[in-house]
Amino acid sequence: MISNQKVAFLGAGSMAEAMISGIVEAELIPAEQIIATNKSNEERLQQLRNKYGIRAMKREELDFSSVDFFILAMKPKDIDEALSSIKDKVTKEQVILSVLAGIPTSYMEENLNEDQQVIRVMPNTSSMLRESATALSPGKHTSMDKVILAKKLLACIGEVYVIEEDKMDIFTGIAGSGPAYFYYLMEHIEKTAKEAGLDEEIARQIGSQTILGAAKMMMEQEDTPADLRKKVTSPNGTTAAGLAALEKHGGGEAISEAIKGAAQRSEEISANLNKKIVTQ
Ligand SMILES: NC(=O)C1=CN([C@@H]2O[C@H](COP(=O)(O)OP(=O)(O)OC[C@H]3O[C@@H](n4cnc5c(N)ncnc54)[C@H](OP(=O)(O)O)[C@@H]3O)[C@@H](O)[C@H]2O)C=CC1
Ligand SMILES: O=C(O)[C@@H]1CCC=N1
Repeated sequence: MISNQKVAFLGAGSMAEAMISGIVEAELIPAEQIIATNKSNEERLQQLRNKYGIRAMKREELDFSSVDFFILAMKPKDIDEALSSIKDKVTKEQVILSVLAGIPTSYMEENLNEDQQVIRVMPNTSSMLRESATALSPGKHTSMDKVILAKKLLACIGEVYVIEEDKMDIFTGIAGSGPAYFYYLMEHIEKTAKEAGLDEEIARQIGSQTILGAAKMMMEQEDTPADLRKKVTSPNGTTAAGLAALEKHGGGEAISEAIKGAAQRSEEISANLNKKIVTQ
């Protein structure tokens, strides 16, 4: 049952906070059963206690034996130190979830105890509002009942997709990094609006509602994105002119290259692990 699970975050940064926010808001797990830890930043820990009512402590103060799910949320460059620091403190009955981009379940299994249950997870910061698109890929020792519990835990932060681990890189490119592409789009909408004399705040409201509406149309209507686009595009109208400019300036290619670039970076992080190259 998810409500009696104790969850400890190893890492208390942006991603950890977004997940904590969604899990606390879901009210399936009491806040006192959620623990955030980091290496040294007490101010950050106090901020999380005050904001979410969770427990927060330096990682050396954590009672590892009381935890059911550990969520690794440090940077990929810190993975080796993190795995070595927990290896002798976790048991194979406990589950290690990792949200670290590019870190395969096999790498965690190789660097933890035999038969350790691990799950690779890729959420995004929309977890803050329980609107994440989150992928999970279980390791080879993870039991089905733990996968089911992990799915229930991650359902607190949004939609959950169980995928083959070889699709995790492209998932990261689309959904893990994806929110940033839309924020980038909005930055340019606001810039263009300002140049046309429209207040940036109004532009943000208009642009956000337009993106939200389009997203809901794609989620709730049967039409494909191409069909929905054609329904907007009157012959020789404003949209046709806008789309022609997008094509002329490489808009479609830019989006594809952004996703592929992020996915390739995820692959590179994995590849560098075995070469022990510290990259970020
Ligand atoms: N940001 C995002 O949108 C997403 C991020 N991710 C992944 O989440 C991870 C964290 O990203 P983000 O939150 O942006 O990074 P941050 O730098 O914001 O947070 C990293 C945190 O990890 C802590 N830390 C480092 N090493 C350890 C350790 N061994 N034990 C405990 N805590 C540790 C740091 O604490 P201290 O300050 O004390 O060093 C810090 O609180 C990354 O691996 C990233 O790939 C995944 C999906 C989306
Ligand atoms: O930029 C990063 O590496 C992290 C992982 C996915 C989103 N943010």
